[in-house]
Amino acid sequence: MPSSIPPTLTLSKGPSTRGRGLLASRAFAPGDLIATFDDPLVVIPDSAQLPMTCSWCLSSPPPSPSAPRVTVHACKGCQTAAYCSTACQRADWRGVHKGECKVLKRARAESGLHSGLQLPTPVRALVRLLLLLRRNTAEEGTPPAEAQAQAAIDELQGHVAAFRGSGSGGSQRWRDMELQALGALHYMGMETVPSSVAGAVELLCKMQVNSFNRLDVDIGQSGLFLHPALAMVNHSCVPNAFVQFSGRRAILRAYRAIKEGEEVEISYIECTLHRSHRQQALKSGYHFDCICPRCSEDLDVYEVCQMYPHLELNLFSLTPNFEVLGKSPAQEPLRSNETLRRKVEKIYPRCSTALHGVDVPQRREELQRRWGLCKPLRKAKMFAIQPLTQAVVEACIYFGERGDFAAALAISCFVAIQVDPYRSPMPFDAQRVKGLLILARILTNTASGKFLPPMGSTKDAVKTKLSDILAKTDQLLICQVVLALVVRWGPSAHSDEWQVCSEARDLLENLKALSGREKEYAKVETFAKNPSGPDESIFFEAGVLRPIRELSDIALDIMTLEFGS
Ligand SMILES: C[S@@+](CC[C@H](N)C(=O)[O-])C[C@H]1O[C@@H](n2cnc3c(N)ncnc32)[C@H](O)[C@@H]1O
Repeated sequence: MPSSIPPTLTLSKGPSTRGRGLLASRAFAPGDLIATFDDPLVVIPDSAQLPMTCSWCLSSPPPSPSAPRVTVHACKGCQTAAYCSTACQRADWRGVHKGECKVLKRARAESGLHSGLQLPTPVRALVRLLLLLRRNTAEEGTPPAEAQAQAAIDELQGHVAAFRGSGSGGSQRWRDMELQALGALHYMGMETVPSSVAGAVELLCKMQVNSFNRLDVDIGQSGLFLHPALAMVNHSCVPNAFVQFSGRRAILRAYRAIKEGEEVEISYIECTLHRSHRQQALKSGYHFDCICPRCSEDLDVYEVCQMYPHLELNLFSLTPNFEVLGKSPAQEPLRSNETLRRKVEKIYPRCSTALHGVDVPQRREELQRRWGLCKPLRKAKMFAIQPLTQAVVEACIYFGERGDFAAALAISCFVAIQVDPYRSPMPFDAQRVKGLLILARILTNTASGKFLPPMGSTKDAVKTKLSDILAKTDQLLICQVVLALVVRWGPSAHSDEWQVCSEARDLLENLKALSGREKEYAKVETFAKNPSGPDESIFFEAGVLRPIRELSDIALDIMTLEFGS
């Protein structure tokens, strides 16, 4: 039985097609902490992140200049793993780095490359797991906790036969895993006889099915996290819970109310993708066919948003008229428009590559292409449907990188009210909260007035209109309200220690320290305490929502001007 199931959860072993699962031992409200999972079997940064991430506490360079700096130093032995402190280095050494160091050193030496060979993430994870298991069998009187870990690995679902696939050589995926297994065994100096390769491939299958990608797009960090108790949670594309990562810990929270005895379900994948892409990802990575309501009825994000309970939590958000979220802005659901649905299926793969690291002119060219491809979705007003959503988010980044913060602000407002609430109906959704922090960061730039396009000096009516709105808007006031929303919802999105929360708190303090604005700040504080009060609602509507709507309304003109109609 998987070790250390937290008391707030119960392991179900029911005769279900989905195997074991986790049931809530008590009721949870939306945003409640269900459990934390410490001491994972494996937690590592992605290979690409190794040089700048502490291999023990997983700290990495901060996303913003105001966050505390993290400096890491490479291990003198392998020169591959890096640490932010001696304490972290010692802890990892006592863990498995003592053995791993030799393996990484050997990989480096054998590669003959000056910069050394960076073992792929699954190979490093496998090395760590094998070292852990070898240590268990090598040590006499294995400590009970580690013996339990061994037992837990034995019991993990691996879908080995399904990964192997049919045919003599097995599937391409299987052959890749065999190569990864051979690599790990070779660098560990272990035998590569068929039985040990088979054992190592089985571990790779188990890692694929049961580990999490501890992805944090905000700080560009990702990695692998394997915890046998957390691995018991099953999937739904309409999840009632979600997982966040903080250092070596995973945090499981309720997304909506969960009753005592109800199964806790998270989404293993990006659940706003189209059905065929979700199903393919679930089939190839986890070997099951999802029959959740989103899949069985092929609901689009707008329809799913309508069926989520607790939309009223949006009262304290930039979409306080939560009844609007209960209606789709599109004339008909995507599934009823067969032509559009087929077009979307076709364009999605042509728009899905990441634009990180792409320079500004190239980004513009690529966005023009995507904007053109997404025309049918634009016409149908389906901005929360991929790949249009991603194009809009990328457009905001593009204008920010170009230093056109006024345009970035308008698009960020558009995302905050026309896109994010539909794809993430809860105001404490991490993606939404991060979007608000980005909006506040942009406002700190535009509020100074330095970044406004010069009024009247351009023939472009859209830019003049944008300047007009900004000139008559109290941007600092909006910034403070938006930060108050981040501070309110951030802890339920992740934790109190989340970098997004601390940055928002710091920015709020800086704004408070500005003199001459005491009256405005008092109003914001009163509003934050009682958002539905009559005076507070008027203040919110006139001072915040109206200008945000006006900015959002011209975002489309800005994007059309830049990327084509
Ligand atoms: C991380 S494990 C979850 C625990 C698993 N049920 C077990 O008993 O070990 C992932 C596996 O659980 C099963 N699973 C998870 N969610 C499912 C779902 N919604 N429908 C069917 N099977 C599911 C699949 O076999 C999948 O590969």
